Amino acid sequence: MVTLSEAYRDHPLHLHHIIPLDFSSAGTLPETHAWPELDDFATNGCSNGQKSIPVIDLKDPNAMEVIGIACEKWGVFELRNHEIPLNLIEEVDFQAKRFFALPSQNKLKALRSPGGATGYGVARISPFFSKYMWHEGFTIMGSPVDLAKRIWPNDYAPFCDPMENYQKQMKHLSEQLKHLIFNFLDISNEAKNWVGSTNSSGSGCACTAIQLNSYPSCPDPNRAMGLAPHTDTSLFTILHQSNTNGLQIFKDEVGWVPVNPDPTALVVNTGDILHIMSNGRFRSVLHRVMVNGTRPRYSVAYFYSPPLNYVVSASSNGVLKSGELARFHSVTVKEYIGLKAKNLEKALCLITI
Ligand SMILES: O=C(O)CCC(=O)C(=O)O
Ligand SMILES: [Fe+2]
Repeated sequence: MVTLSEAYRDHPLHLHHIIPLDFSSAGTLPETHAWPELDDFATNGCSNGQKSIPVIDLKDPNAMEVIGIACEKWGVFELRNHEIPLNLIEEVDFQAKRFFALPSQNKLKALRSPGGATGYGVARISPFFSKYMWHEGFTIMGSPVDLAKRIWPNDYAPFCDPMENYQKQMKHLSEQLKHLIFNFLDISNEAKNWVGSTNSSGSGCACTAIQLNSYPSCPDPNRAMGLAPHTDTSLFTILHQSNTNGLQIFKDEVGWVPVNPDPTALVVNTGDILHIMSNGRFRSVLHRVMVNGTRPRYSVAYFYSPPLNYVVSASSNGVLKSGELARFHSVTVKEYIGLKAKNLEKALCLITI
């Protein structure tokens, strides 16, 4: 099976694009982390009119329709009644905070390797920006045991068990959402099951990852950036944000819109692979994270994508209406991840027909 680590192995990073700042000892904002010319909304934090993202109840009998419309108009929605146990979400949050609270030299024991995909490090988008972000992350794919053992050699289960359980629950929820979204788009059953993505028989397993994000409180928040504007590579992302503001999405003709946290809800956003599979109808949503001067912020992102050797293509999945042409060249998930790792937001343009 092709693994995500393989997809990243061809794009190794320099260590200065992996090792986060030791935020606990940073009394002032270093120039390396000071962003010039942040827009007014970033620095004043004012709310942009009354705009807020759609809120959807997964048990709504019209869930398919309202989710489809939300993806098309916003690329993001808040999901309620998602059935992920709140005590599991709280435990994952607690374990994430416990990890990020460790002294820097302990966290570095789980540092992501230059060609690796998992472990502790700065955001993968970091090399595309001249300034560093006020952020540290921890990426998990499958079992986190090997990484966690480096930090807690004899006591890794309290960290690993909830992370593994969360991945199982998120996978189940993602499959439900995939069915609703693909039904809305009239995408075929073959595509729903990623048929064609395995070497032998049957269909391959989705490619998934958890990203724990930490944005420490910042000595000069008006000049710092938590996570620079980006789109996710995934089909879609399911995000849990604890109770601190900071996430914003970009909406055409409106500008940056805050996504206010509700710790009992989840936020779902569209990614590039859904953009390609829907032939541009569900555009991947641009988003960013701002930091603040008093409270650290934490979030847990779950990225859900087709198997790495799945061919992403609008021409063969039933999405095109009669006479409509595919707007993107077909690519495997692995190829697209490679394009994104090398070109960031230009990746979609590079496969545009
Ligand atoms: O922290 C957040 O709210 C967003 C995180 C995010 O965009 C990401 O991990 O890709
Ligand atoms: Fe993101």
